[in-house]
Amino acid sequence: MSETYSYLGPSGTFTEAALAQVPEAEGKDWRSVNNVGEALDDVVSGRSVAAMIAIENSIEGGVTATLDALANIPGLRIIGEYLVRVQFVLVARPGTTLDEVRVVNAHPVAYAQTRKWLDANVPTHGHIPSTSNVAAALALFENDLADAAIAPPQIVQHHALEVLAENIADNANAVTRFVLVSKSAAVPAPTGADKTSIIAELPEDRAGALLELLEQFSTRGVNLSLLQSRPIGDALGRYRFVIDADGHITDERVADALLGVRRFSPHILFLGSYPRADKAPVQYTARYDDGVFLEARQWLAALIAGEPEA
Ligand SMILES: O=C(O)C(=O)C[C@]1(C(=O)O)C=C[C@@H](O)C=C1
Repeated sequence: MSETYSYLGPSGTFTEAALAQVPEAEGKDWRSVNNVGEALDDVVSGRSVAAMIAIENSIEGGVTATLDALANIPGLRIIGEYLVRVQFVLVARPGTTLDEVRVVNAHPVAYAQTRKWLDANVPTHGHIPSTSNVAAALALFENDLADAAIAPPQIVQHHALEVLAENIADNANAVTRFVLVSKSAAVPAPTGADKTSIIAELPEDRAGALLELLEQFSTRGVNLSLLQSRPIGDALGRYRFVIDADGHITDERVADALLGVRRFSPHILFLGSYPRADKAPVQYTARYDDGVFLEARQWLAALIAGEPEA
């Protein structure tokens, strides 16, 4: 059986563009799904070897459906990170003019990224959420509930739609970050430009608990690139934290920080260590180098063995 990769479809989504960056997926079966849960379920059930899912947008922030699914579905690993520049156009059935637009189909994350433009140019619009950017546009052919859709610019190359407005994103440089997720597997070897993702809960509701969580990283010289709280869901005011740390789990400072979180947090989930999309080498101060940790451990072993101190 050929290997299958799941992605949010239909064909033409930014998620598909992210999957196109994965050399291992080239020439394999690509399965278009309707939501993140379905994509991850494909991985859990073994229907697909991996799924590409959006995790963060530079304007809208964390994709909550993804962060919550990763927290709640056991046995998954992030094995890669990919960036896609996102741009949007407003499209409609041929013949529609902008002043006729009352209702807009849009994926919620795309909608959030184009709100300023919509508020300025279609101030009284209503919004129908879609499962993806391409699905938003294709729904215009299936029913007339909406007059226009927010879609990727390439949509008009494949479908008979008219562009009513270009570059409608609130930030022309918006980027969405995607991750490739597989079943739990051994972590790939470090590249020197890696990221480690975890989700951790705080021990109890007390002053300084979050600070203590963050100290696990700061005292080992580990920089964080993402800290996002998500409600655990069982009671008001209870949160878990999604954390991206610079470095690889086999880096001594990262491993030591994770051990610290493990001792402190009632629930820690390791999501993976994987190469950063921007390939930027991890920066850290020399005193947190692997060699310094190893030397300290050797010193301890020597003390225990009764060797005289150098
Ligand atoms: O991949 C697509 O095109 C999508 O519709 C999904 C998605 C997302 O899930 O965040 C991806 C990127 C954009 O920022 C908006 C929507």
